[in-house]
Amino acid sequence: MAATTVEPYIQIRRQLHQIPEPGFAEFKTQQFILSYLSRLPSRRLQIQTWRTGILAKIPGQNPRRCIGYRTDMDGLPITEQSTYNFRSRHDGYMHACGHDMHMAIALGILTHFVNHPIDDDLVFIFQPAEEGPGGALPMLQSEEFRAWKPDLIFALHIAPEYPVGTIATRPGILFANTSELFIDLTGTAGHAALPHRANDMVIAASQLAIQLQSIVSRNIDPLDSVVLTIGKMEIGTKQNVIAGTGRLEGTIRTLSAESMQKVKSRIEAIVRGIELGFECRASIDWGANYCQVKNDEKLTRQFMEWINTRTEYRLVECREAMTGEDFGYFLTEIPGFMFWLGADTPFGLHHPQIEPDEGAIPVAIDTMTRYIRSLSMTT
Ligand SMILES: CC(=O)N[C@@H](CCC[C@H](N)C(=O)O)C(=O)O
Repeated sequence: MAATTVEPYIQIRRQLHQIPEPGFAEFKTQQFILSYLSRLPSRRLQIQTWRTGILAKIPGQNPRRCIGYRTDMDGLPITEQSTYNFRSRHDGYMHACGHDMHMAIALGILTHFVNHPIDDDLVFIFQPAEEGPGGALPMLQSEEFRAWKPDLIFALHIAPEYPVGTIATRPGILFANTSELFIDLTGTAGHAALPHRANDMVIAASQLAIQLQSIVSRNIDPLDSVVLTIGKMEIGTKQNVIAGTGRLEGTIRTLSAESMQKVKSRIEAIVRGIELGFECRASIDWGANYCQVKNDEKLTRQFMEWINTRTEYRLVECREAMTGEDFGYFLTEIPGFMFWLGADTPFGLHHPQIEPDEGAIPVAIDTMTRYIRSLSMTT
């Protein structure tokens, strides 16, 4: 793809990078995309909005089916520490998971097909709230989506660990099942010098965090993969006050629904033990749960073969990742796949210094425009 063609999408990515928003609050992002779409030839494009998301359809010239392409839209509650001169203008929020790249790529693919239509219908899905609480499932169930439900669906995610020009995927499970985890503890606050008259939740929460780590090491088959991470603990107000309440926040990742059930029942048992042992009250909230991302075997194999034989890009058949993605819900009803797109940055996803290589944008636009066109030419 010529540099002049790609430049607008790099600029779009930079503009979107400056306005990261939480899930279901992507108001400016939605307006930005709608405003971009309004400048494209309207006779080639139909638009529906769904909450803060957008569905954009390009009717085909002789449609036999509808091909879907999905991007996520939301940012993360992370304070940006990149070296960019186009850093986030929303304090405490950052596109640290590449959704700005994903949206720019989607607009690049969409614009290509508005200008060069194919036989099949195309629907572009701009989905809110991937990081939470999860936009895919309610969007999939919405009337708006049902009206334009595609027959095939594709998506990508940037991958910091691969060089630009790499496409990594696998047939079957690509990403894990996920469940958020919120545990609230309630004891009795008091004076730091009088611990016998209080019930200290710093000690209870610390014990709980440690005991939870025994689940993966002692209750799960070592050949199965499970992650339980506590990413945040909120306890206490001052160094000489005993904390009467505490909150742990985390996430569970498993490669099977059975392991997820097992982990949850072990968490419940350990939390009951903390209640008894520390004479406190506890409540558990499982937050947002995502099903695994399970790529269609046949389509994914064909895509991998196509990358190898028809493009100059490097294909990696990767292992499963314990990341989650609510794109998995679309794949429960529609055959398709997701792939990793090499974006070569030393900082991982969700890191405040992540700076994905924008060279990944033309790679993705080129790959998906050619791949979708090749699909439309086959029966
Ligand atoms: C690709 C990626 O990083 N996805 C997120 C999905 C969030 C899942 C959910 N909110 C949770 O934290 O359990 C991830 O953290 O893997």
